[in-house]
Amino acid sequence: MPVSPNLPAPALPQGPWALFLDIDGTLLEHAAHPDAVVVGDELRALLASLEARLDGALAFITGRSIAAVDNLFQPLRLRAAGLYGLEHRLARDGPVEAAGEPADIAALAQEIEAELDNADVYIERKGPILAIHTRAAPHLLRRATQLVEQALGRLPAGYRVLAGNAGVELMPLEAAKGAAIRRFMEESAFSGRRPVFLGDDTSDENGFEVVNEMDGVSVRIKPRGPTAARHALAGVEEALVWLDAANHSNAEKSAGLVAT
Ligand SMILES: O=P(O)(O)OC[C@H]1O[C@H](O[C@H]2O[C@H](CO)[C@@H](O)[C@H](O)[C@H]2O)[C@H](O)[C@@H](O)[C@@H]1O
Repeated sequence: MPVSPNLPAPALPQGPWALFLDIDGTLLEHAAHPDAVVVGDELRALLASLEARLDGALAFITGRSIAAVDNLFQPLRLRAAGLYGLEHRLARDGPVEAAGEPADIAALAQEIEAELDNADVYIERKGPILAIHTRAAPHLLRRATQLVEQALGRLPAGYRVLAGNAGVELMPLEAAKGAAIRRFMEESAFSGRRPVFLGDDTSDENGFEVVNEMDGVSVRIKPRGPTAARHALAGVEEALVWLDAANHSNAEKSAGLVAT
């Protein structure tokens, strides 16, 4: 069911495919605070089943750290790119690889916290990334954005400000979901498959562009404006229904592309 006259819902994948999943706003409904999201057993079971069906070609591509993701989805543990690709876990039971030494932005976080001085603003410290969440205090989003933009000038070169979902994040330039997807596609579990990426946010746009370049399937959840994605689904519930249908589809087998 198309959510916009311009963006159709994605068809169920044909042939071998690989699945890349954003988390917040795609698999999980947004909550007032990052720790307040709820992962149900049904979602864990769906992801585990998809992972088995795809012979491991499934990875989270998220702005959360991999430690935070493991904590949310435990006992389920999947391949993942965390912190927008600054961290990778390429094999499900493998180590987490982190890029470079994080710049110390703790002092900056303290300053911004003091300046905003509002209990409803949550400053999430993610090592090299700082997220300012204003979901519970939307009137402070503009001020928070000004503060991180001013802070840019005092950080080492190579940082940028990204508007998030009800907040703003300060992050290194190399933090990009598209690069993380490319990295996974070089892995044997993924290579030769068609990438499918579901995301809902500004930070997912770069992932959509890369997936489009690879002739993959880009799906924006609940689009609110222009997007590079070629498909859309109306919300989290619709995304989960689509994933469930893809999990039960026999299109790959009937196309004779996957050994039975
Ligand atoms: O790339 P994602 O998996 O979508 O992660 C993006 C950010 O998600 C989290 O923040 C967002 O979700 C929170 C829970 O719904 C919400 O309270 C917040 O307003 C959203 O911005 C997470 O806390 C961030 O670290 C991620 O970067």
